[in-house]
Amino acid sequence: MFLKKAPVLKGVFFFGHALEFGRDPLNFLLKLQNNYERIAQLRIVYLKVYLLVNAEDIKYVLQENSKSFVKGRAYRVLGQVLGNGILTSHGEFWHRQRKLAQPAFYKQRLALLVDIMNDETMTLVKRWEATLQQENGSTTLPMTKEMMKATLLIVTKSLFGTGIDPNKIAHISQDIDTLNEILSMQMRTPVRFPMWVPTKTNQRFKAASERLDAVIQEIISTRRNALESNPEAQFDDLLQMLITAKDEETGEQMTDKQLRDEIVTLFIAGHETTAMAMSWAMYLLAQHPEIVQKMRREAQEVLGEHLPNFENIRQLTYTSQVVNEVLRLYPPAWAISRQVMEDQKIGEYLIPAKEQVFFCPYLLHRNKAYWTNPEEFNPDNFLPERIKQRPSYSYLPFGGGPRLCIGNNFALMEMQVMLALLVKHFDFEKMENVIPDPQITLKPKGNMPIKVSMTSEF
Ligand code: HEM
Repeated sequence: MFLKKAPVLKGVFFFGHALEFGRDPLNFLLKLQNNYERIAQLRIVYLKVYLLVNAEDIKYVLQENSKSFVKGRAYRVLGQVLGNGILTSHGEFWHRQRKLAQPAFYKQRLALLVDIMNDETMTLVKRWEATLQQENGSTTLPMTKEMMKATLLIVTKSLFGTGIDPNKIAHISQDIDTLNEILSMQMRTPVRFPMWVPTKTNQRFKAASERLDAVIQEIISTRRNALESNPEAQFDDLLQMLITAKDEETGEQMTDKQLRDEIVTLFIAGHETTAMAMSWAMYLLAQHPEIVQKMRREAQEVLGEHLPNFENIRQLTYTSQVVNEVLRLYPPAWAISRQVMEDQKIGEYLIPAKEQVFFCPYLLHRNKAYWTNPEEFNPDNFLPERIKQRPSYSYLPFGGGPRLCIGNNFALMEMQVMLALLVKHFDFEKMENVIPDPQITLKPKGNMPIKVSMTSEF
């Protein structure tokens, strides 16, 4: 069959679409989605990429033909920090690592983590209450920072147990920010100095990576030593599961390097995404007191005066709809890419070997073919009967197919716990318009100031 070339958008000499894309990626891509029905080809300097618009084509790439579409350039950039962990690896190696790590995310394991989520959220509630008392009942908080602090502590305790010194972790949070910022820059610019050139950026990158590695290595060796001196010792955390996990066929365990890569992957993938989702949730709720009220009633009915347990998570159905709707409008993983191994076809179009395809959950979730009034914040979009009416791959905050996010249930549970407890105590008010800043994750521009006050309901 004769295959057509994907439609090409006219770009400028040398740069292609780099400048327009760089200036305002989301609006540039929205424009493409509105003008091209299925696929559009663009060029960032020498890099050709193909944007996929249709849920069916995305399903083909992520699920039906996932072996032919592997993780490409973006993941090689991330690999400089994450190494060869579950997010960045592929083939047999990925399959083995995923199998080893998967049990750590089974429902019965997650049930044990609800208490950590409760504790950290209640610490946040107490801290906010103390500030409100000092400031006559209301205060404006930089929501992104608040949420980063809370999700960092939750992922730290879930991964490494409660014995870890939170200050040590808070200390590397700045380094993680630096690494994120530099990787994000590298993703957008295909031309850059190699790491061995001592530019200022490369030096900052190296220093931050070394500090991150030192802390992670110390955590791993402290645990290995504790287990050596007392093999019966029980640590109920993900680190323990990963250290003791054995390949069913070979009985092999992870080396220190593999452990390091998986721990750094889970640590980084596991908190910034959730922190951004929680910040956007606060931003949307601050504009919709009627939705907050509905959530509060549900929290009161399901929880009464208790903290949530695992069973309650299933019962907080409206809160779950709110979480899904937040992830629709502001999916932290706003773009997902793959590289084709050999020539591939998408419908009647050819994607030549080695090229990159990508799709944007941010666009897909606003595509009028799948959503009515896509810009409106409407948790009813996730009523069971509405979900049934949409194609399955029209909503992908956690990706899909075999590479579906391993932490999806962890994140959903964390957001439900945090939101249920926060709306029980506080009201929120938007202080300024915030626009999204698509870095590696979909961040808000600025710190997202939100006015918080004690609720007078109940
Ligand atoms: C709201 C929060 C989160 C969002 C939006 C999110 C999103 C995603 C997405 C879209 C992918 C697929 C990437 C691709 O196909 O290229 C992914 C993969 C992954 N996520 Fe998440 N994630 C979240 C939370 C978490 C948490 C809490 C953890 C761990 C504690 C985690 C760990 C991972 C890992 C290890 C992978 C790689 C899975 C694989 O390739 O087999 N994520 N995530």
